[in-house]
Amino acid sequence: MGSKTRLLSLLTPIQLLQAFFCILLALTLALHAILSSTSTLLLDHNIRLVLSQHRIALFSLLWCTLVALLAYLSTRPRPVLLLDYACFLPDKDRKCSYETCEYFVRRSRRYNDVSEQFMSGIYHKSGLGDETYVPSFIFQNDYEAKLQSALEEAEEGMTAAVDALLAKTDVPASAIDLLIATCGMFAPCPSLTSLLVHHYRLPESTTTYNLSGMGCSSGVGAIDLAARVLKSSRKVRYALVVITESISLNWYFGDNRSMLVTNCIFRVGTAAVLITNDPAKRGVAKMEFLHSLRTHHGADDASYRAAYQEEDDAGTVGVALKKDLIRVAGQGLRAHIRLLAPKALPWVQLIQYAYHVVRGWLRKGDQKQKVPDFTTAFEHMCMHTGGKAVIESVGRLMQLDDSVTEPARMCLHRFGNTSSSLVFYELAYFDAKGRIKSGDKIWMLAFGTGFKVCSLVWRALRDSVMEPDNPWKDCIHRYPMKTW
Ligand SMILES: CC(C)(COP(=O)(O)OP(=O)(O)OC[C@H]1O[C@@H](n2cnc3c(N)ncnc32)[C@H](O)[C@@H]1OP(=O)(O)O)[C@@H](O)C(=O)NCCC(=O)NCCSC(=O)CC(=O)O
Repeated sequence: MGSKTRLLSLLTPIQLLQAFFCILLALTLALHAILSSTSTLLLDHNIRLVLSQHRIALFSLLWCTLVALLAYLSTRPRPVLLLDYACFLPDKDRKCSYETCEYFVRRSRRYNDVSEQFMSGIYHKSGLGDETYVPSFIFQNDYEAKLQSALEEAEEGMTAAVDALLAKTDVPASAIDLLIATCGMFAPCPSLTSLLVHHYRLPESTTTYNLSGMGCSSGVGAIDLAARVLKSSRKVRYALVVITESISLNWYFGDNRSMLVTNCIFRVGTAAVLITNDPAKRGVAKMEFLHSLRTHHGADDASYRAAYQEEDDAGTVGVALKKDLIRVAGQGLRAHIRLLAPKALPWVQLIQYAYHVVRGWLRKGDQKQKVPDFTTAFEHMCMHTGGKAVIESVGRLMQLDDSVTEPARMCLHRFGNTSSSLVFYELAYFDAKGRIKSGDKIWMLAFGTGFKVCSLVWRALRDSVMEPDNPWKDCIHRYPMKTW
């Protein structure tokens, strides 16, 4: 294939049209420059001559330009705007202090002494505070969760978040064209999207996608999916993304250490996000979607098994968070940011980074490649708060100072690992602190079982403010904590 043909095949139709318009503009400017240098009389004469001699050619050119303009206007990607979001704040009586956890563990009589001590140690080192939320079954006499309590956990969080979101955006449920629900560890039948369609009596035309088993990055992945549909669709106007987790049925009653870690750090949380491609909503939207990146590292055995649902030696099912997860997350993140850098970094940083990459290739022994400074690309970072060790590892790898990881650490302390909704609790932290200014770029970074690393990049369209439904409203004055 010739180089010109190869170049053309690399361009999307939109890019081809953009190139066509650039050439047209350049030709017009050139023509203007030539004509403005000739005298007006001569110009009139020339124009009349051209018009009379090449009438058909000129009409064809005009017609082609009109068709190209119409094609461009009807196929150009639409803006993807985040109208608003809402995070579920469970009732105060669902708060789980260390004492509540310890009491639950003793009362259930399902763990041996060694496991009890192990959980106590992990809980104290986990970075979780005394105000995270657990499912209601923890407080009931029949401590073992049933399907009903898992369904209640999911439905309560999803409907509370969606109600709050629809109320503050003033968008009726019937206007939702696309509904995506995501839940990492619980996949009931009918699906959670069906539950929402039923609850809100959504119209028959609603398109739904239900994502499950995709771990803590599925929220970011779901927004990426919504953005892809919204960018190209003329029919879909509003997309509702509901990001939840239901930990009831995955509470582990056994003595496998890696599975006990899950009990210690996963907590209740849900976020709902309303996205539109209606340009008229730019004035009221919070953020504009800029780009996304999803990388899947599951081809590697260790990455695939780093967070894994399986039976322990006694046949009890649990989700094992292997010790290797931190190494796997670091490895995945390195590969991910290599691909994100060209999309996101400013030129100077990019050139510096490219230089280091090339130098690393040339010196084959130099395996430790420099990590670019992403704080030059984004003003704020919402990093998935998978656990204390995950935050510390990302901070070390990317050489982030404590002020960058502060929202992640505070979020883990206040809400625990709520799975894929966490990045929105972090966004709410920024809003509660009033830190985001119009024009700022925000990077959402999430890790998920599989093992996946997913990024979303947004641009703020207005300054952040604390809204009445912000989940931090009653406690933000206590954060950031001095020690963690
Ligand atoms: C669990 C921790 C809070 C423990 O804190 P520390 O690391 O400071 O403690 P530590 O190293 O002294 O460990 C204390 C004891 O626990 C043991 N230990 C630690 N992690 C373990 C694990 N995953 N499996 C089994 N044992 C483990 C250690 O060997 C040690 O045992 P001994 O005392 O016998 O030597 C931390 O390691 C952590 O945050 N880990 C990351 C949790 C995680 O995987 N999060 C991702 C969730 S998945 C996710 O978010 C994505 C998704 O689900 O999709």
